[in-house]
Amino acid sequence: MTELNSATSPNPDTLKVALLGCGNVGSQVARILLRDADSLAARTGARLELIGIAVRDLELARDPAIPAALFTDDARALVRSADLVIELLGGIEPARELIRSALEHGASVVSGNKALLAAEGPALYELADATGVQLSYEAAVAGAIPILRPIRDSLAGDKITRVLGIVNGTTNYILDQMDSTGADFESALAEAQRLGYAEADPTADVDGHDAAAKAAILASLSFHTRFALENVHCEGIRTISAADIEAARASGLVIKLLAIAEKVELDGAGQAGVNVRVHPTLLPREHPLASVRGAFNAVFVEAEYAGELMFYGQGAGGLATASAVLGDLVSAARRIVLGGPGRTETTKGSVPALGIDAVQTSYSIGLEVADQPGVLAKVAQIFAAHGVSIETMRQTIHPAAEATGSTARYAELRIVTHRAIESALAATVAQIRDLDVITSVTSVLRVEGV
Ligand SMILES: NC(=O)c1ccc[n+]([C@@H]2O[C@H](COP(=O)([O-])OP(=O)(O)OC[C@H]3O[C@@H](n4cnc5c(N)ncnc54)[C@H](O)[C@@H]3O)[C@@H](O)[C@H]2O)c1
Ligand SMILES: N[C@@H](CCO)C(=O)O
Ligand code: NA
Repeated sequence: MTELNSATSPNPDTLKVALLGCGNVGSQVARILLRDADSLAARTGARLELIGIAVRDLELARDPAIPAALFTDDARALVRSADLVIELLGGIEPARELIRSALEHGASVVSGNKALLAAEGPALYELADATGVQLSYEAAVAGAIPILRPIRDSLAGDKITRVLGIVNGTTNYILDQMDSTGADFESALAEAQRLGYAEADPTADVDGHDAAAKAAILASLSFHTRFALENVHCEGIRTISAADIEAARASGLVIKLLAIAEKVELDGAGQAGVNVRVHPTLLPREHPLASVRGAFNAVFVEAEYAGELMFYGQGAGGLATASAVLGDLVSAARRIVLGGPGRTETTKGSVPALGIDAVQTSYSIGLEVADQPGVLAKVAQIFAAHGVSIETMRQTIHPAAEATGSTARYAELRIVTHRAIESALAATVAQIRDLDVITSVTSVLRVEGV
């Protein structure tokens, strides 16, 4: 291994590629780099020579299609010899330290590590800018789907106003199973784990943290300002019941876990901010995102000039995600071949991050109430007091719940509001909870896309 980067010489014939990690995605990237070397060279203008693959355990049996001589357990030395470094380790350390080392040595970096980029992205982009190299991460959001490059490059002359994304395959699979087969949450999750979509510990998927990391990245590129993970309001799907799914279906809606980044106009002053959030969302069944089934991902973008755009495909899977990694690699390599500095991130704006209280949305509220005169009037009064207008209200009367010894009939109410400020909607629900005639608030879901 030589210490000099070939990228420092003009018009290099060969660029040295270091691969960090040989798991689901890394092993597929290695196979493609070896198998498609000629066609990749033709597209790049230089050969992409895989000089080594950093792994943790050299003794482990590996894919026979990958020459054993490529494996090393010295990731640091490998990084120092490369023109291009592909980080597919996952986690924060040593991924951060190795990426920093690569950027400091003048190597461009491709990563699929959304957790690291959402947490540490700004510092890493600055380092890449300072050393004039590229840091690309298309695989980090919605796997194989080309979404970051279209937002950053193709829409550079437009103004994005809203991004709605299904960016976590596991939760989309669970919600889709609950909707299409009537499965409950636990059995749908078990099936997602059996099929290998969910993480061994599926908390990051189910509680929305994986989608939140992707939302922060999407928002930063869409609104040219760096949004951190702590700017993302995050709710997962654990509380979604079979009854919620059924009620949604009865109203022509479907529940999806959405990552949303949207421009919010602030009243009066003519100023705008951006809200970034992840939560289960009711969508009309005719909305383009409603038809995204199974573990697929899709990102719906609204831009001032382009109008509505939809990007759809596989958000996970080793081979599919490798496609995004290779795309970034060839792009970074071409830039080296052509010369010139790396692409500067355009996320240095200063649009304020707004909390969820400022957004306009509508609520679908499920209530169990006593079946007695005056209940609806009391509920309606609270909506009116908060300036929240009711769009629809459905009532189902249930017989007395004999199992609990109760003799009183009770009613189930489903109320959908018109769009209103979140803070007013939340205050309405809080006050309704305290009403003596309310047995329980069974669900509160936001409705979008109407
Ligand atoms: N799998 C997907 O569908 C998918 C989709 C999009 C993004 N990603 C991202 O791509 C990255 C890789 O994902 P994956 O599914 O291939 O994960 P993986 O767990 O299958 O592979 C990671 C590999 O890195 C190795 N590793 C970890 N620390 C190491 C170290 N210090 N030195 C050497 N090797 C080390 C592990 O042993 C493992 O083999 C992650 O950041 C993930 O979030 C994955
Ligand atoms: N666990 C993630 C993998 C892709 O980032 C998902 O389910 O979408
Ligand atoms: Na992508």
